[in-house]
Amino acid sequence: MSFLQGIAASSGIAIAKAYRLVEPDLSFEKKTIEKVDSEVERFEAAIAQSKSELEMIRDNARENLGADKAAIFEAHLLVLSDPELLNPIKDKVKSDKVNAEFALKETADMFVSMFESMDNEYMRERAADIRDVTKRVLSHLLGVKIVNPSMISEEVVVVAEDLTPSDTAQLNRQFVKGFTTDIGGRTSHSAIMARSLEIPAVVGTKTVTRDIENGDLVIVDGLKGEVHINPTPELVEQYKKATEDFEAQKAEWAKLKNEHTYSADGHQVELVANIGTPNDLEGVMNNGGEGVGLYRTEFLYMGRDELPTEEEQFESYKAVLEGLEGKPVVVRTLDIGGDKELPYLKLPKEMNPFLGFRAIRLCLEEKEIFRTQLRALLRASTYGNLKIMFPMIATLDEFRQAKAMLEEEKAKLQGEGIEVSDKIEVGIMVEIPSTAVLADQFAKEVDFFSIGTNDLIQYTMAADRMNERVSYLYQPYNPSILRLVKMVIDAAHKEGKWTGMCGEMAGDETAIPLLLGLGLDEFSMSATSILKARSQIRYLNKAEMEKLAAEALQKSTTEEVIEMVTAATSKN
Ligand SMILES: C=C(OP(=O)(O)O)C(=O)O
Ligand SMILES: [Mg+2]
Repeated sequence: MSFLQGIAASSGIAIAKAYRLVEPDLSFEKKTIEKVDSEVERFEAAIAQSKSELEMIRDNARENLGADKAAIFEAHLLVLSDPELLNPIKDKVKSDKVNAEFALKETADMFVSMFESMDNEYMRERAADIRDVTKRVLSHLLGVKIVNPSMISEEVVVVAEDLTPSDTAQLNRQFVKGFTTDIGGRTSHSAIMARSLEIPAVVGTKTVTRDIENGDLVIVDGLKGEVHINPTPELVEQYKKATEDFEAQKAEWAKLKNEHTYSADGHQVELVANIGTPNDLEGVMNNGGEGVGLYRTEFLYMGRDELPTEEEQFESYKAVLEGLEGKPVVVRTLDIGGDKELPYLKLPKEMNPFLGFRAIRLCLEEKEIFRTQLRALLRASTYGNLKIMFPMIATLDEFRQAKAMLEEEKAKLQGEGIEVSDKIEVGIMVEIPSTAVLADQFAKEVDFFSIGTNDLIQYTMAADRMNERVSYLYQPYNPSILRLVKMVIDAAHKEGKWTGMCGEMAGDETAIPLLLGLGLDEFSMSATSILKARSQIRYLNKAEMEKLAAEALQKSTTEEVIEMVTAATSKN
């Protein structure tokens, strides 16, 4: 038995066999082949195996994830039937007397670079398909297994170096009981998605892929951030008991599902949810969300081959607005970049993607992408209580440009006789220090702020939110962060505006007393954190928390703040 300490990314406990989701080794050597006909047969067999595997994956994806997610595998199947690709490979084996692996790779690489250099979106997408399919056929030639998260069909704990948001989206909750990774932090997007899928997760263990073999029994303790490998039967029993206790605790919290959120001395705040797709609505309702404080629309654009159309977006926004039945829904416009990539946009690789061409910066330049989203949002606005929020705003000019484009699209739609709500509030994420510092100026022009601490902390501390080696610098309770939060809340209140927080800090047990004391109006968090937070706030006295927060602002280190909050709140 062994043990690893990582970062608790999604609460709950999972006990199951390990399933390693790791990149396969597809290296090979060039060989001279005498029996070319049997080499061609070996190649054809690998194509046939790849086809039947892809058909299975496609059917599975169609059933569990929907037709749009399955379409990509359809495209892969087409590539596998294309004589223009297959014939040159077979010819090469015969004429050059080389092994099928070599002929495949050489020919595929030639097509990939040809298609990639074309000024044609469709052909560039085909290049990506060929690259994927080549990997699959190679794996069959080499007898190496390629794993696919959507194919998991028994109860497992997934073990991976990292999981991309689209890998995470393919995990089936029924079978994936938990996951654990080498890298990542609490605010990496795979961790955020794990929380919305309610899959217990421990990330940033550094070595889990080295320490766990397929089939090992694993305990993922998403409450403490611990991973136990091949535990003793006694430890398994202890964990089964802890799981029962956790379930009992959740049942207790569930009693607050239909309540509003008041502090012990009667101050009301709003507890709302962060969502990524309309599928998350059920979780918001089941967990007593009073609305949506952050709809991360970029997930609509991910895990597919091309941009979603205005109509597709309209349907998603409408579904969320209708599903929330008049409760507020803050929709954030496209925030692509950082760890959220869109391969089909073919953006150049950057040295510092978190500081690069992303979010509103991209939208203000790729105007058609942005305008399409704005139109879809405006058209959906009559179906509920919509608020629009722009991400990664660094300057007032960016906000003004984005708002002007919104106004232009609104006027155009109205000119076409399409109804648009006239009550849409327009706000910004405050996640860049320049904006927090200048919040008093922004507050004159925006309708609301939502503090994005996931990024605000990484930019203030200059510590990558994805990098577990600098995670000690990722300090939500650092007095510098608390002072920025205070500046933003005070600036908004001075102008009669409200401030929310949609970074993970808003649902953090140690941060909540301080945020209540600082006067935060809206707390937006993973849906699964809402009931616990509501239960906590009911025992907190706002007037006392104001004093606590004032004291925290005068501290000099994170540790001092944590100590003070723990001492003050442990009597509750
Ligand atoms: C909520 C935030 O946005 P995201 O996590 O999507 O960057 C944030 O930065 O705090
Ligand atoms: Mg952000």
